[in-house]
Amino acid sequence: MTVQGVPGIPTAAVSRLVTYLRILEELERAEVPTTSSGALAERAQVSAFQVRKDLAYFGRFGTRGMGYTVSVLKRELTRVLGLNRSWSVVIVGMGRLGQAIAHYPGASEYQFGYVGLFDVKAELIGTPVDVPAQREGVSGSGLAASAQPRQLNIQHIRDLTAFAQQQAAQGRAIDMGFLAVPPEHAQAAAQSMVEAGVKGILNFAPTLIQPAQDSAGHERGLQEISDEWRDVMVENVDFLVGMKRLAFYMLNPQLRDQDPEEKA
Ligand SMILES: NC(=O)c1ccc[n+]([C@@H]2O[C@H](COP(=O)([O-])OP(=O)(O)OC[C@H]3O[C@@H](n4cnc5c(N)ncnc54)[C@H](O)[C@@H]3O)[C@@H](O)[C@H]2O)c1
Repeated sequence: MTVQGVPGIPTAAVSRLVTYLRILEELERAEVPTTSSGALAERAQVSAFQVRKDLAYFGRFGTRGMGYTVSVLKRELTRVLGLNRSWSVVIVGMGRLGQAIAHYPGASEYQFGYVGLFDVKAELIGTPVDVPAQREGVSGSGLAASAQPRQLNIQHIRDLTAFAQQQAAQGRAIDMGFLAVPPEHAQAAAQSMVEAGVKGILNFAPTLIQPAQDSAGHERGLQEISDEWRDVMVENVDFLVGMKRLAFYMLNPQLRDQDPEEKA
């Protein structure tokens, strides 16, 4: 599979960039000034060739024989991954997972800021939830100091479109939504997000999102749907996939493959 819009870049390479960035952050914290493809490879458990190949998709970052300056490569990967800008995020589904995500401070380290929380349960609507502050601006040396933590009141999903319009009018259009509803409601909730103009959905529900119905469950004309869903990106996240893969490889260690690209 390749990255949409940029032919020839495997999505696995993008996942590895995220790993390289995490390693660079660790190196920076340890005040290590320079690194090499070999050192990055060892920590990322891939080959040095793989590291060089992944980085080469996005530009020339190092000096031959000299390796990489940690702060420069970190800054460049942050930019390539789009983490040097702020992203406005809504969470749809404020049950166990939605609440856990909302409280987790990790996302805000990269300027993913929660702007709205949505659910359908009457007892949840209006409930205040503490969310981490969104960090503003990334300097060459790292992230600027964060603002104070904030509280958001959970809103009803039917108010998402009006909320999105309000946000857009203030120049803070909603960029992405985290979908944490039961699988049987995921399609309708995703449709509500798309109707509100959300262009990126991180889907935690163990079901495939298919653009086929409106949020009230009515079948719709193909044209109407394809217009709304044009440019919508859906990423599926499922830790159970990881558990099942782990179980399989623990039972069949000899079948653990090398990444075919790595051999290339
Ligand atoms: N990807 C993962 O690794 C992972 C991990 C845990 C759970 N999950 C999945 O995440 C989802 C949520 O799990 P949970 O344990 O938090 O469930 P939960 O039942 O505790 O919470 C789900 C919430 O979604 C709300 N909801 C239902 N329909 C809605 C709609 N149309 N719009 C807005 N909100 C709506 C419910 O009122 C409820 O508050 C499930 O699909 C679960 O399978 C995924």
